[in-house]
Amino acid sequence: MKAYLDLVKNVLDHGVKKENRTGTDTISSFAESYRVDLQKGFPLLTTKKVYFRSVILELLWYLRGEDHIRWLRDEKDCHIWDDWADEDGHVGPIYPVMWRRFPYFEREDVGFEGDATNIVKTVWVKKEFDQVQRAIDMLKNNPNSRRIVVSAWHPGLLDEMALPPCHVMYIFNVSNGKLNCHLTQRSGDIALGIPFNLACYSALTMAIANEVGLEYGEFAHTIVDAHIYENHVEGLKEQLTRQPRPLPTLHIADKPLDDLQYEDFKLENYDPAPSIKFEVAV
Ligand SMILES: Nc1nc(=O)c2c([nH]1)NC[C@@H]1CN(c3ccc(C(=O)N[C@@H](CCC(=O)O)C(=O)O)cc3)CN21
Ligand SMILES: O=c1ccn([C@H]2C[C@H](O)[C@@H](COP(=O)(O)O)O2)c(=O)[nH]1
Repeated sequence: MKAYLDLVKNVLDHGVKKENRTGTDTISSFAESYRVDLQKGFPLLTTKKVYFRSVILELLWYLRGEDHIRWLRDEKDCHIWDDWADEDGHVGPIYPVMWRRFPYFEREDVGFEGDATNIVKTVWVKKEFDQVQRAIDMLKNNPNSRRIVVSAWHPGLLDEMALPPCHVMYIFNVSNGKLNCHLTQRSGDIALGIPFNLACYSALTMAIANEVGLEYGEFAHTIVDAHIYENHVEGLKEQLTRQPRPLPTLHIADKPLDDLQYEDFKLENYDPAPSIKFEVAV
């Protein structure tokens, strides 16, 4: 995938050295962006093996709305989020909760029966909002809307989260009967996180396009702090020497989003170069 290799090159060529909370310095570049056409194949890197199973399980986990990783870690034996969870598997109200159960308050006016003064008291009742379902409903009923936004950023809950959301907001956009998705990411680990994020949101966009009856459009990604950890430079330079191969194809079963399981995602013709081991900075 040329778009990814160009991103790696840009960060290596124009990035600056930065210290950060993990103790492993990065080469970092401000506001990198790229886009891929989902009709030209499924954007899973071919210059190294990307663990497709983990990508899809992470997506299905986001859609479950839970504040723990027990399904991902214990039932599905996928360990990419283990380092951020406590012993019970709790990670706090991160993506799954924000996507499916975004907490908010709704106003309720309570009257007092028999009260001659007719005083009405306002109470604020805690509710949960399913942003993904709202996006699907809007794509069905009002596809030209420019307000089809899902946000994972909740300033009041950041301290409860194992990690403040990196992919903070995505917006769906319909043009010419095609579903596009733009993702804004505040912080992106080019070697480890970005290949997962790119494939995860592409699969999400395709699954939602199926459900709402739209063609596949583009996935576009803006990464505000796009960085390469110093211990990832060699592995990425190795990838730059590798020739991209034809992209695989992804077929997703024609089911409502919430019924999808891993077996419903069929990847065909994926023939990547060998995997490259990158250490994750915690
Ligand atoms: N520094 C850092 N980078 C990230 O990409 C990242 C975080 N932290 N914290 C939260 C999540 C967890 N993510 C992760 C964590 C681990 C892998 C990883 O180890 N990937 C390996 C193997 C995957 C597997 O065995 O399934 C890889 O080769 O891609 C990928 C993404 C992405 N995020
Ligand atoms: O989906 C994800 C999740 C995390 N990352 C990376 C980006 C950073 O390297 C770390 C988070 O550290 P912060 O100090 O909170 O920015 O995780 C990613 O690329 N994709």
